[in-house]
Amino acid sequence: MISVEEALARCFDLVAVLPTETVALRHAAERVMAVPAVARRDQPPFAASAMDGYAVAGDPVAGDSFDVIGEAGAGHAFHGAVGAGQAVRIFTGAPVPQGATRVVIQEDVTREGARITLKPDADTGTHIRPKGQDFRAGATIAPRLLRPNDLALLAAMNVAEVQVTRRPVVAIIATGDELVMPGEDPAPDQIIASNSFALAAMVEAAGGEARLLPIARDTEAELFTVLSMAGSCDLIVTIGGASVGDHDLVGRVAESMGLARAFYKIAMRPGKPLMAGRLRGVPMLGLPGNPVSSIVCGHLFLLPMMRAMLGLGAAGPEVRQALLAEALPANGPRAHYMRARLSGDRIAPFERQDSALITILTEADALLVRPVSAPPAAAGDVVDYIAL
Ligand SMILES: Nc1nc2c(c(=O)[nH]1)N[C@H]1C(S)=C(S)[C@@H](COP(=O)(O)OP(=O)(O)OC[C@H]3O[C@@H](n4cnc5c(N)ncnc54)[C@H](O)[C@@H]3O)O[C@H]1N2
Ligand code: MOO
Repeated sequence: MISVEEALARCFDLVAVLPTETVALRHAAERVMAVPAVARRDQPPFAASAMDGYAVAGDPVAGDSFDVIGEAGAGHAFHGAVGAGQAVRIFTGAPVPQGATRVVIQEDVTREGARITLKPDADTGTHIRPKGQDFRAGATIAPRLLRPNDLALLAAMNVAEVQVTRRPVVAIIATGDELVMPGEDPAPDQIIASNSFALAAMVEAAGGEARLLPIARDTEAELFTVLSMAGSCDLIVTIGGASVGDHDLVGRVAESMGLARAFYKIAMRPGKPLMAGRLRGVPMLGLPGNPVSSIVCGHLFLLPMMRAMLGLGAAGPEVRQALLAEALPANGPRAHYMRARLSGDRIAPFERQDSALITILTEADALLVRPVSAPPAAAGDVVDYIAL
């Protein structure tokens, strides 16, 4: 059995950054921008008024009067210059007319007809946003996962289309004679396929496209057929049939189809029978069937592989620290990812850790990580965890 770290490194070796595609800015949210975007203009493209008031020249003082000679609005420049003793009525966002050095806010003047007079104690700020104060033409935004604020910046830069990494298409294949889909009528010895729904949602939340393929029954022929349907995907994820039982056929069938195995079995709990490799050119991750095992392996391996394919780098899940709420015994030869709950800076593992308990998983907000052969831990000890 190899370590979790070694297994993850081999998973990263199986994947490569996907090619890019061009999308309209409107559809770029949560996509990974693959190449730097370049500002096509200054922002603001002109010195702009930050307030509603009057643009004046020089350094006026209380009691000074000006003739209002015109108006500048947002989108409507005043085409002329402001000289001594002159003012231009101006509104927020309007270009500051030539010659003006300051915008006096309208609250600070009295106006009679076309003449304004500066009140005592007027605000002395210029209320002018210099040209290019936000960014200059040619400024670049580095590749990143695009959040809503990034879209505003790209739009302001007049970037209408973005080059993003293609979404990884992930085939999800549940296997087993015992499985039926939610809403179907299970026989007494059957259960409902559940893991696939969590994994598909995880794939989609991470920026991929999940394809739920038909459940493969426990025959070599059916597994062959369903695995063959996944040939055009970027990643094949199977669920179940990974262990040592007579009906655990995934590895055998995949190998008969030419699977180049990267590893099988890791020192991890839950998730020991995890398998990975390359099947006819497509990276493949064989998850154990137990619901918690498959979903935990989804967090530890599937999502990092997807992030690597999206160009977000080859890194495992972020590991954080908390204080153990209660003592724990020594750990055995497999790293234990315990379902746990955080409360302030404390973390408490659930008492029941059976990898079939979906209810506990839904109550957990963290995986408490107990390393291989960790000695007993006391309440208050610092431990690692992965947020769920
Ligand atoms: N003799 C041994 N038996 C087992 C070992 C072992 O080392 N020696 N390992 C155990 C561990 S650990 C795990 S994990 C499981 C993994 O087995 P498989 O990957 O072969 O999974 P299955 O046997 O197909 O299923 C296990 C369990 O999960 C249920 N299942 C499967 N798929 C789904 C699904 N899509 N949705 C919901 N539930 C699913 C299935 O019905 C079984 O109950 O093996 C242990 N055995
Ligand atoms: O390793 Mo299995 O995934 O513990 O239940």
